[in-house]
Amino acid sequence: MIHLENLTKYYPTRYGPKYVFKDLNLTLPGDRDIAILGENGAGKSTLLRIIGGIDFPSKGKVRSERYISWPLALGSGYQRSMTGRENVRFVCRIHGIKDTRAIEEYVKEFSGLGQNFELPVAGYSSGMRSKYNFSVSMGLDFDTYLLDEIMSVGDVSFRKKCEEALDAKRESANIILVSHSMNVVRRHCNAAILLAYGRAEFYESIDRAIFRYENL
Ligand SMILES: Nc1ncnc2c1ncn2[C@@H]1O[C@H](COP(=O)(O)OP(=O)(O)OP(=O)(O)O)[C@@H](O)[C@H]1O
Repeated sequence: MIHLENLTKYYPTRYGPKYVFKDLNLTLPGDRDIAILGENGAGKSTLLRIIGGIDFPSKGKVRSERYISWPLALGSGYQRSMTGRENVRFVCRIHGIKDTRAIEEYVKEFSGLGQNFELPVAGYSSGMRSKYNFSVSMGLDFDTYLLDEIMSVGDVSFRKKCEEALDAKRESANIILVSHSMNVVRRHCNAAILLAYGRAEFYESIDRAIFRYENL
């Protein structure tokens, strides 16, 4: 289960606080693949980042016993001056993994970065960085993977490799997915959160959620 408790996010602006969402209280079952639906600016990516622990709520908290990834195409607090390899060790240490060798080699091979893996990530192009980010998250075994329009990572062949790796992970893990494509959502998810007007509703049925979303 993932519990969202009084989850509130706002940004201070010159006109006062701009609320993205306010006092969300939801329990997300751990055995479902969940889409986050909502119009542009509804707060989908913000909610995903907060669930993944790379952004903070203004109030409230996320409570879970599950091992949750960060949103896959994004980084997980990499140190730009450190190499790809050093950052893998760093991320592993944060996640309590002591023997990092196999994960380092997996990330190097999967990302296809070659010698760049031994160079600082500050020098990576945006495409290289997203490949690297995705590869690091595939190197770790999470219970829940967070995906923000993930299928846009890299070129066609890399994307195919990502999909295969993710399919393999999903045999023992679940996903929470943000996507504007209802085809993608239908294919990958069997439940949904609909974000609208600063509130959130959980739907056991993906078809009902899509119907509600399309009729907002
Ligand atoms: N630094 C910031 N200052 C003020 N408002 C912000 C800031 N960052 C994000 N926002 C606002 O937070 C809201 C939610 O943004 P978010 O990216 O989570 O939406 P989204 O549902 O993922 O949108 P999209 O579908 O367009 O990607 C938006 O209204 C956005 O303008």
